Amino acid sequence: MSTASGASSRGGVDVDVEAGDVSTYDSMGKAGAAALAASPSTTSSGAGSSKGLRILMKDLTYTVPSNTKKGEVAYLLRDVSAFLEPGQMTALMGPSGSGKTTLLDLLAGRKTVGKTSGHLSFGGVTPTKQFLRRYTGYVEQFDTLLGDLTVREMLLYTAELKRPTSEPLTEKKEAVDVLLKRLALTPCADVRIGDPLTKGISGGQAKRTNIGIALISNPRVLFLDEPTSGLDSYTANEVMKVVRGLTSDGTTIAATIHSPTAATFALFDRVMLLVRGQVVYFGPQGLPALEFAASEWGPAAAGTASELLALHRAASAAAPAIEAAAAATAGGAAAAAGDEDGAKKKKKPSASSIAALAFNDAEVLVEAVTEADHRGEATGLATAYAQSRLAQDNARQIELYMAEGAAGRGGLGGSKPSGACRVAAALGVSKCNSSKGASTKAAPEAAASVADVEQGAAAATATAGGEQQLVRQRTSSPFAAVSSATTSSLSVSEQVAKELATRSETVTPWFWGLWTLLKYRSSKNYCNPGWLGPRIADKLLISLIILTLYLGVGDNFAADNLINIQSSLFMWALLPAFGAASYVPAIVLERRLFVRERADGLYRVFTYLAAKLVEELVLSVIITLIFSSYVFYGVQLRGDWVVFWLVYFIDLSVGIVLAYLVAALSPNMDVANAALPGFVVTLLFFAGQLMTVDSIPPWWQWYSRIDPLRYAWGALMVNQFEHNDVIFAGDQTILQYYGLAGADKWAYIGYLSLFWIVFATLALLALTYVRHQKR
Ligand SMILES: Nc1ncnc2c1ncn2[C@@H]1O[C@H](COP(=O)(O)OP(=O)(O)OP(=O)(O)O)[C@@H](O)[C@H]1O
Repeated sequence: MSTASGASSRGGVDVDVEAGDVSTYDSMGKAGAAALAASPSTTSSGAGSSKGLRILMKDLTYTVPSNTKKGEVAYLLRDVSAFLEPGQMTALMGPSGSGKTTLLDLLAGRKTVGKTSGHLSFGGVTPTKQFLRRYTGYVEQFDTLLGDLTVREMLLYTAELKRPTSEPLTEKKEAVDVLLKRLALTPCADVRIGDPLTKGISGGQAKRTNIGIALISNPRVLFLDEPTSGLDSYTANEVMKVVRGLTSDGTTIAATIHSPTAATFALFDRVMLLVRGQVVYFGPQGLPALEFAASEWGPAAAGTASELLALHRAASAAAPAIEAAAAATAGGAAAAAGDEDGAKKKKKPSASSIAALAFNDAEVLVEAVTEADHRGEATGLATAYAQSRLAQDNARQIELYMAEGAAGRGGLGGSKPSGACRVAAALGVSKCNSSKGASTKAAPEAAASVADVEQGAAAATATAGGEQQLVRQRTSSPFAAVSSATTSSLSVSEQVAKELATRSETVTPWFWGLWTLLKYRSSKNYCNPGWLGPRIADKLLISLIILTLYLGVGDNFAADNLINIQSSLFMWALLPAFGAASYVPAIVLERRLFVRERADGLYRVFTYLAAKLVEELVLSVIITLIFSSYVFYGVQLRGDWVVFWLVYFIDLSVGIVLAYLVAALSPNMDVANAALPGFVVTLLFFAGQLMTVDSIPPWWQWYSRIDPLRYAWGALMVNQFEHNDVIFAGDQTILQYYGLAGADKWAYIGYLSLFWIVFATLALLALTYVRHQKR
């Protein structure tokens, strides 16, 4: 691919993942988890300890007003009970529309509509929205990146906003380098991300950049929505290997995933299968899942599952033979060609990878439940699961964890578990608690099963090498096995407790956020003709028209010239209001990015708005100084140039915040494009120029008073005529005629500034509270 190869030559790294340089990429992958876990830069992140948190769900139900049956509610999730363990990766699977993304959004606190009931806790505590923003990572299905930044800049920008300000920039850069390497993004690190019109990095690289954004703050919990969508199977597997590597430091990971390859699926510890918002299986992935399907689901689905189980066994049995044959063939061919290195390298395929080619249990599980769903058996499967031993074991486990949480040990156990408990936890039977009193009280049935635990512990000790498959067969439930990673994550530190109680939305203070937004985003905008053009071109054009049309008429107070002077001033006041349209896209077209970055806890709404305003106002000061100079002196207007410039500048600033307000209120560009000019036209009628203020009917007088154009044009008129208030109509001077006699131009400038404050405040409120993206 052009971007990748271009990057290779620039970066000096001979790897092109998209082109499939397996060996180099593999070596990165191996270094990966250890590198990030050990990296001082990452461990010094705001997350403090890198341990994850257990997520507990009990009878989690989520409803929204139905859009198919008016007045009714739709159950998008129904009685979902499960636990996501630290150091484990759980796959959320099921047919399309089964509720996977809904569940992920709910866990990540990203639902903006609907009602939720049931229990949800992180580390035994109900998480605050602020905690979810700051300490969890979420990789959205669709990429939301800043097209003007390079991949490296995008990650550094996020690092500057999501890692503590106390961390030096060099350490943040190191963390970015580690991530770039782990995600095999080094070759394209300095390639511009691009947008649909100007192609930059590839889709796979964009997906990995998104994953990097979620990882840069070393989150305790990582949610991924379809992380492999749009990736080829090789890259998908490599990306998921990197994600899997994070479990080594205890990160809790949940990912929705469609049709993973067998190799990718094997990276997961557990699977939650959902159908129509209901759990039909929650347990280990692989053989146990198939065994469960074959024995527990209704006859039709079980039939399919049984066939698949047989296939799985056949594939597993054939794997060593296939591997031997493959190795012999590949090695032989390479040796025959005199390529000894090649002969060695080609002996790489493992039994599991060859077997994976023959059988993909993820696909067949989803296929089985999809077929069952099409036959209308979704509820039957959910009931079968609910009545199964597995579901009861899971329920007991949840009770136990909840009891731990209630006893104040944060849901991960407060003290070190005994050896037997650790083994039991590793086996997933886990009916053991570091505080038996608490667990017995809350979950008597769990305490009653200690014998099972002891049995499991003894079995595990006997295996001494962690041969869990064998051990599982000897424990009470073959389906509740969990990885041993769980055992190391059994305490909630003070740091975690502090994080869970956090009330602050962002890691960095607002002024840091403001500086970072200006540093990375505004600096790029100032060099972007596509951004500068619409902001300068219209003002340049109209100011040149005013200059050339009214050249030298400003000091001619002859009766027949007064109308020219006052109309040139009116156009000067009007220009920024119409030009405001150029500022709408900055808000509307960036909405998805803004929503994502807000949800990620990168900045507050105030910071975002402040950065936008500073960016616009700095440019506005420069261009208004230039344009107002040649117009004022070219037209030879009277009064103070400073007032002429100041009115133009404040007027333009009012136009900008008005545009932001309209953009924040409008669901899309079409609405904004219609609303803004429509509103501006209404201002024309009441500014006092087309119809004098005195002539405006009493029932419209109020509108005249809240018309910013009236004050902008009024200040310009007073500035021009206060010392030359000549007769204009009858015996009335021009200022008397327009109701401006005795008006104070500085007071008018003050009123104009008030509009800026009001519109800016309303824009802030609209950006904060008006949600167009409902999910
Ligand atoms: N207001 C509503 N009324 C009725 N059904 C709704 C409403 N909102 C969402 N749904 C349904 O909720 C389901 C959950 O969607 P969700 O995106 O969570 O599914 P998914 O499993 O992630 O699907 P996919 O794999 O296709 O992304 C969908 O079937 C959708 O049609």
